[in-house]
Amino acid sequence: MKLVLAEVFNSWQGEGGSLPGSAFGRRQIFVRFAGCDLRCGWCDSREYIDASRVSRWRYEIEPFTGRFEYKPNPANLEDVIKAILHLDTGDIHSISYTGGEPTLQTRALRALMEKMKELGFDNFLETHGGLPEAIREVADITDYASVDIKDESAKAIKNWRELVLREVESIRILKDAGAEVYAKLVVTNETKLENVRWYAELLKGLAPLAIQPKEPIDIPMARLMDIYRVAAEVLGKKNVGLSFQVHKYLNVL
Ligand SMILES: C[S@@+](CC[C@H](N)C(=O)[O-])C[C@H]1O[C@@H](n2cnc3c(N)ncnc32)[C@H](O)[C@@H]1O
Ligand SMILES: Nc1nc2[nH]cc(C(=O)O)c2c(=O)[nH]1
Ligand code: SF4
Ligand SMILES: [Mg+2]
Repeated sequence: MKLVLAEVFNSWQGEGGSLPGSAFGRRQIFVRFAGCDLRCGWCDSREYIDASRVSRWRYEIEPFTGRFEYKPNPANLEDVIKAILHLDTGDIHSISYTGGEPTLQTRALRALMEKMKELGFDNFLETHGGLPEAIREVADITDYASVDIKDESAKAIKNWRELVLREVESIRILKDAGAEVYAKLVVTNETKLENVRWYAELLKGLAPLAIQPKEPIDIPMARLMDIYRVAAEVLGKKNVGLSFQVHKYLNVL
């Protein structure tokens, strides 16, 4: 089994804030897949979104050191498992599958998740959720999922409304399969309150919402609170929270 990967490293989860389903502050081994079908204007992993340009993957040689060695893509599943196990510090909450978009490599993702479960790890899926058919293939072995709702201002795709509906469907599939799921909305200075209200209506009774300002932050804090209030009015006070990309402030991976 082959995978097109970007990197494997050991860090703590820097996103998600304090909502149920979030693994914020938990130690994880991150497996970043190469390749994405969306093009968010603010993507911080854009060097990995064209898989054909990711000729090699890197793996941390000692946990949490940021020291890497490289192997050519596509990666062998066995080599990836070896790299992950070498980073097992004994305090790992879960394995984070991110990207790029991990669900684009559905079969390889499933094979890796199955292997990690067999080895006693929980699976944490970080996804744009735009591919519910792919989500269906991995939902039963997903323990936690952070599913993005792509705001209009991300300009991720032409038909943004349809994307949002697919993301909500993915959340439903994951939840029905028993995963702990939260939705994550990256907001910018251009985010419209009417759109926030729409996302919240779609998520009501389904999943809590983490509101994460785009980094570097340019949205005024008062505006962030307006977005928060609108989401809380619809979803309920306990079902909304802020999320900041704390790893970026602390200069860790
Ligand atoms: C790089 S993405 C990979 C997973 C998947 N493709 C997705 O978008 O959910 C991981 C997370 O980082 C967030 N992210 C990426 N760039 C960001 C930025 N500049 N500011 C804030 N969040 C960002 C995404 O919204 C997503 O929640
Ligand atoms: N520390 C840390 N936390 C993260 N949470 C989500 C990440 C991602 O890029 O998916 C990420 C990441 O790259 N590093
Ligand atoms: S979906 Fe994720 S990986 Fe793809 S462009 Fe958007 S933030 Fe980047
Ligand atoms: Mg990141």
